Amino acid sequence: MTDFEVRPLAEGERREAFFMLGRALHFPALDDETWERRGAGFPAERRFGAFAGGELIGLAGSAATELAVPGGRAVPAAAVDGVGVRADHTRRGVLTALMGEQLRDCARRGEPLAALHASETAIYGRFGYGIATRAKTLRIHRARAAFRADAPAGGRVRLVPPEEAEKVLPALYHRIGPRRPGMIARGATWWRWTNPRLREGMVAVHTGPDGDDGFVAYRSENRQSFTEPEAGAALVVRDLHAANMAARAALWRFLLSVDLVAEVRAPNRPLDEPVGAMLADPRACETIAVDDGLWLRLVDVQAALSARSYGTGAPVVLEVSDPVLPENSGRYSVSADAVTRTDAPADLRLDVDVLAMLYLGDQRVSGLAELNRIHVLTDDAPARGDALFGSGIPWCGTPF
Ligand SMILES: CC(=O)SCCNC(=O)CCNC(=O)[C@H](O)C(C)(C)COP(=O)(O)OP(=O)(O)OC[C@H]1O[C@@H](n2cnc3c(N)ncnc32)[C@H](O)[C@@H]1OP(=O)(O)O
Repeated sequence: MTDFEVRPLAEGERREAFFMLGRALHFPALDDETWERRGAGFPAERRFGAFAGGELIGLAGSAATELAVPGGRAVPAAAVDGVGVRADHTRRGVLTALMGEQLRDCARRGEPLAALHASETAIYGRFGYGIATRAKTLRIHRARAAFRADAPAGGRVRLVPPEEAEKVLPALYHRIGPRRPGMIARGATWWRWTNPRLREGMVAVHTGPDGDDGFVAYRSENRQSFTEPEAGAALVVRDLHAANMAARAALWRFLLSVDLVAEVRAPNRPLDEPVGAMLADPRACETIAVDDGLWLRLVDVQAALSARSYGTGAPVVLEVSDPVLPENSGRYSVSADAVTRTDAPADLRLDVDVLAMLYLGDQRVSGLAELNRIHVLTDDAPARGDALFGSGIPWCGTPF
């Protein structure tokens, strides 16, 4: 029995919703000043609330974006955020109801994909989301981080004040990407939400032969103390995007040249970003974590599968199971030329969350088959699937 209703959030309920979410996510103290600064980045549009006895007890939002998929297309997608249930109403199906409503809303809007960053890995698999990109956290010891003589030099790096960063970065990000599978377009709401945070740190922009082509947003943590005056500062990279390797190298050179800094930490970097390889001592750059990045949901399996490109090779028939959106359940013939619904016998059987793990190329069919996440019905199908689905390493790089 449900004792709550789910409906779209009204404009006048935004502030109450923001504060409820803040408590669910353990944000530091939320006050009027925070709301003044950040409220504009928290629209009511596309947000569903769960209400019990007239009180807001749960929330799930999303924003329209586009997500780059293998082959280079940008596919309409819902960037899901602001999910929380009031602590005195958890484990009673509130999130389940919100997720169902939200996914049906995405389907109505014609968005074949939904994506999110998860607070915990146990939550979203049951709703059909799978880990589709991963990211690494780097820690670089500055005193040991001399660049190799043959590492790209790059052009000029300049620090820009927050007012200029707010103008320059949206256009620059748009120009640089989003091209790599997993990257998303950043709309005006995303920047409205992010700009106040730019003011808490610093932004540097790289200029190459064709103009601005890279940027880094970072903040510094001073770790000096009376007992450890030599501890220095740590620079923490928030956001670094570059159009080419020269710009990337120059931004890293800049970060590693800042005085009084003992280390640079960079969470959420692409798995293939070659920072260590640019250094004379690659061990000066440690990978201290590899985490899940984007969780992806194929809302419309036929449209999503048709939107990406495939490698060459013989077709494969997938039998997909989707209990939350049953209209997706069925068989799909996937080939380099087309994706079609089919009645042909299946080669591989898998759940829709596992399909999400393959979709951007992060996981291989054969690997997931060995883990029993994919049931193999035809012996050579994993190899055929690898040839079709394989692509470069995906990365999102946009927190939301
Ligand atoms: C995209 C983002 O915004 S990520 C942020 C997500 N929000 C948070 O982490 C804030 C703190 N947590 C919460 O607000 C809530 O606990 C939520 C949103 C994670 C879950 O909401 P609930 O209403 O409790 O979920 P609901 O009752 O629908 O649970 C559905 C199932 O998921 C399970 N589940 C839900 N949350 C968790 C969890 N954190 N860990 C493990 N299992 C969970 C439930 O046990 C239930 O399982 P069952 O179907 O086998 O019984």
